[in-house]
Amino acid sequence: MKIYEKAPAKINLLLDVLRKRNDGYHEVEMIMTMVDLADRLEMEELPRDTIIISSQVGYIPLDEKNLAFQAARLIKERYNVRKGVYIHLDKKIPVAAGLAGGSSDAAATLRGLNRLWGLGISEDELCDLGAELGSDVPFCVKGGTAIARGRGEKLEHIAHPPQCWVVLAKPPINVSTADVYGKLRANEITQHPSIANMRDALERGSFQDMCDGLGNVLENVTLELYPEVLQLKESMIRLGADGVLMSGSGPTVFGLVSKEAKLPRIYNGLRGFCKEVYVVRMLT
Ligand SMILES: C[C@](O)(CO)[C@H](O)COP(=O)(O)OP(=O)(O)OC[C@H]1O[C@@H](n2ccc(N)nc2=O)[C@H](O)[C@@H]1O
Ligand SMILES: Nc1ncnc2c1ncn2[C@@H]1O[C@H](COP(=O)(O)OP(=O)(O)OP(=O)(O)O)[C@@H](O)[C@H]1O
Repeated sequence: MKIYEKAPAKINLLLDVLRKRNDGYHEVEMIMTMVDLADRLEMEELPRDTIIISSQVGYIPLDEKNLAFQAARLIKERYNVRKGVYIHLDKKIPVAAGLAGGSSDAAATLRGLNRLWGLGISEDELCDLGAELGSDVPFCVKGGTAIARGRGEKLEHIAHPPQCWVVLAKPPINVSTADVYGKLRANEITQHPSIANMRDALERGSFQDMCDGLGNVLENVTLELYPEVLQLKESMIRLGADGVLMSGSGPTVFGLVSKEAKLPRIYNGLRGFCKEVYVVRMLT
């Protein structure tokens, strides 16, 4: 039997860091939501007790470094499953982009294997397993729109953003999340974006207030390391996007756009100097 799972990309409408913790992670407050750009996973049981990963792209690891592999190994060990699985990753989400591609693949693997092997694991338990794999994985297990606290694993679901277009542009650089957090001086952050204002904007369905409330304290670090990300932000604003922000630790920049008629100018303008541009919808 073959089963399929979609693994959508996430964007951070807001990312605030409260402090550095003793365990090396940072205490965060984020508002995350999913967009309609997704990897597609195909899973099939194997007679042998083994995990095999394949993908149509050649630039991701297919061994135990792959987060889908780690998710399958974790669920097998924890629930004592002696069966094997073949997982094909049809990658559509750009890699190392700040869009949680690997985390979403891990989450989709947990959901999929729970179904494939009839394990009856609750969604909350899947989130706990996900937290062992990465800070973004619990959110990717549940999806929706949520405030994430702790190191990202404590979730509170809130109202979805008002429907709009999302233009994603990824410059051709690789950004390490650990490196960006490592260079952040959490105690020197002077401007914290307001979770309360953004939550309120979403509850009222106000597109304008959502755009005005966007904020990500990791931008300061990534923009200093990679000036091309700042250039990309400025271009998106100049081309007419209503709200613009870097997602996660970057380097992807997203632009929120309410009017479809604005899209060709933004898309074509960005494509002039950035190869990876996607126009998608919020996943609500
Ligand atoms: C930047 C975001 O993607 C925003 O959603 C997340 O905060 C990071 O999520 P992630 O990539 O799943 O992160 P993890 O794989 O758990 O951690 C990667 C590295 O980022 C740093 N890290 C991550 C999360 C966090 N709250 N504090 C941190 O300092 C740690 O150095 C860690 O070693
Ligand atoms: N299934 C996977 N898909 C993509 N990359 C993966 C996967 N598994 C492991 N990786 C590795 O993880 C690294 C980060 O990739 P990923 O696309 O998850 O980053 P990201 O979008 O920046 O994540 P986040 O937003 O959670 O920080 C890549 O360099 C890649 O080698």
